[in-house]
Amino acid sequence: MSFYQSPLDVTAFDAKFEAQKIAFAPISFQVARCLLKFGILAHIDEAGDEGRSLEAIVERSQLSEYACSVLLDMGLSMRLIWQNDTHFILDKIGHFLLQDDMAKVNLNFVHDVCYQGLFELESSLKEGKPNGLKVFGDWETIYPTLSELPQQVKKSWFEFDHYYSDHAFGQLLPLIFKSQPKHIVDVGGNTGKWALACTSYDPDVSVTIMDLPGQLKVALKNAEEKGVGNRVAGYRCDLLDEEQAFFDSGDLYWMSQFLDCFSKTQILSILKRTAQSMTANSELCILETYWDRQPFEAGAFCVNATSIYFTAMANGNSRMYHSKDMLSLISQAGLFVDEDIDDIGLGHTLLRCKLKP
Ligand SMILES: C[S@@+](CC[C@H](N)C(=O)[O-])C[C@H]1O[C@@H](n2cnc3c(N)ncnc32)[C@H](O)[C@@H]1O
Repeated sequence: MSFYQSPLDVTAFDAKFEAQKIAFAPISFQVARCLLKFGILAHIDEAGDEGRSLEAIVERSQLSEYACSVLLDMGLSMRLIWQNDTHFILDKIGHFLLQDDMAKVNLNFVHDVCYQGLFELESSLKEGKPNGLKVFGDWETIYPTLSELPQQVKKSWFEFDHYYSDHAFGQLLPLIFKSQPKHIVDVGGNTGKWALACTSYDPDVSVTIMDLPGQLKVALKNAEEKGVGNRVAGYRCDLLDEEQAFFDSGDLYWMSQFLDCFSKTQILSILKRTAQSMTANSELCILETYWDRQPFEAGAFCVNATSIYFTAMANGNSRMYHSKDMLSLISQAGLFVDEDIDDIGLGHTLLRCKLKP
């Protein structure tokens, strides 16, 4: 990790400006979202180097001159756009906000899932509960009720989740099928995307998805629709309940973006139960984004920000981990890491684990 190891090299003058950016960050966020939402950045982009006048922007956006001008002025201050006499021209940051898929997915996730609830971060931190989740319902954690979230919230949640795992799948399939698994157990398999990727990659493999009932219903419907209902099975479970039996005849256990949904104590319990279900020939593959394993500082920023979603919205006690924490839990559960591969997809790490001899 080449970042966070020394003080930031910045003048006091610039640091003071950065502090103001933080103080006004929610305002900047909403302004950027509205500039996108009302099509203003796209309209400016279409004009290229010539740019657009305020009048043209008002006419197209159907907002008042007042509304457009406050957004544009703040857009200048955020360096999304620049001004050439009377015309506004898209600047580089505005370009990426407009064109970069990752920025779009992250922004929608923060707005739809996190924004309102984040007001409760302070109490969530004190109580260890996702108090922000109250904006959607009176639930203890987000997971059992994922499928009941309001439509737009659900859409942004799934797009965020899938964006990161989807980018990793292509690279992962040959790695995973190297060991020729016949039966994969996808723990926390969600809507079945990985199960479907596996069944289309290998015509002989079967997959059992372990998940909560709401997610399993969607996953099994998706498998039926793709014509692989006979090779994708569901195993209903709440992995927080240690009394519930763990699925035990898989030769490859798969946990993708799953263990970050739990506290360290809960992870240890899940890993121990997984280990008890494994044989000397089976393996456990853990795919996660660790903030210390990100190739770039931008990745660590996004991963650490995502931890705060877990604190205020998801369950109040989980997070994106430092890889050392996960390695220690794996060892405590009686497993060892046979292969440790970084830079998969968008900053994922794959840990292939086996039972300690
Ligand atoms: C962040 S999603 C990961 C989805 C998928 N594996 C991927 O890589 O995109 C976490 C999954 O874990 C499941 N999950 C969370 N808590 C659970 C629990 N207590 N028991 C079983 N599954 C749980 C959720 O329902 C969800 O499908």
